[in-house]
Amino acid sequence: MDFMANTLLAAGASPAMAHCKEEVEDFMKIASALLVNVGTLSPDWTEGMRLAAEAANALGKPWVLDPVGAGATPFRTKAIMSLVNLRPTVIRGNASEIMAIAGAAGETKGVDSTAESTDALEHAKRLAKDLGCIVAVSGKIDLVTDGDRVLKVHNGVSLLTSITAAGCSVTALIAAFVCCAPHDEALQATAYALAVFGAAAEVARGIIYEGKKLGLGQGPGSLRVKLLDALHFMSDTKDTDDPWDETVLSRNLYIECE
Ligand SMILES: Nc1ncnc2c1ncn2[C@@H]1O[C@H](COP(=O)(O)OP(=O)(O)O)[C@@H](O)[C@H]1O
Ligand SMILES: Cc1ncsc1CCOP(=O)(O)O
Ligand SMILES: [Mg+2]
Repeated sequence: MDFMANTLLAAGASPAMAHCKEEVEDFMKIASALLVNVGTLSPDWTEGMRLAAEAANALGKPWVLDPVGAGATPFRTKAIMSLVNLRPTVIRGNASEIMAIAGAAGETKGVDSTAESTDALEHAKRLAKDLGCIVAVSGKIDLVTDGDRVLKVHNGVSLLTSITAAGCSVTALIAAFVCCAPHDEALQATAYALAVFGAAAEVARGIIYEGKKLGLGQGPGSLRVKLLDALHFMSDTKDTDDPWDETVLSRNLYIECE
């Protein structure tokens, strides 16, 4: 939750974390979008998530589901499937999670993926078509589909898999991007969120690498911090004298249409 909220703040959004079933509907009245992340699930939170999703639907506001750990336990999978049936605007998961939601039996080791994003593409397309939503499968290459079109996002660094909540945070960013985009451009907004997050990670890793050359060897902990810095400077480009601007803005967003 900490890293998700900080990612959103760094990108210029205004997060509010809430799970309590007594207040989620009121929060939805003031929110522009909803992110439902089932990370640390409990029966009470499950009820709060359902009420929040129903409120978003009733208000016509976009909502995004992160099916953390789908397939890991029957309790979790059942809770996730009830949320899926409420028809999120976007579902973003890793390959194992998307395959579990699509009913494709696979090995699971919890919240991390045991498969490549490309293994889940056909499942993601079918899921998107059946639900009428956008499905994003993250991994080395992120795949985003509405069932017909497929966008492939090539940004990102493998060190992201060594920090917890990287996936959660990119899903949060998707919610922020989707609510700023026209209703029929959720596919593109999702791909852009993944590309921007990946590009920020590339910048962060570059800075860590420079530090290493100077004898300041750094790993995942530094990536987490520098990633927030990179996102912040990417969103605040007004100060053109800032040396970060050049570094950050020199990153390309690699989005390929299939
Ligand atoms: N091997 C990789 N190379 C580059 N980027 C990656 C790699 N694996 C994951 N990512 C990026 O890390 C972020 C989190 O994705 P992922 O690890 O699939 O999610 P989760 O944390 O939910 O399992 C995404 O932005 C994704 O593009
Ligand atoms: C480790 C862990 N356990 C329950 S939720 C969670 C975080 C998962 O985050 P991500 O899917 O972004 O790695
Ligand atoms: Mg995840």
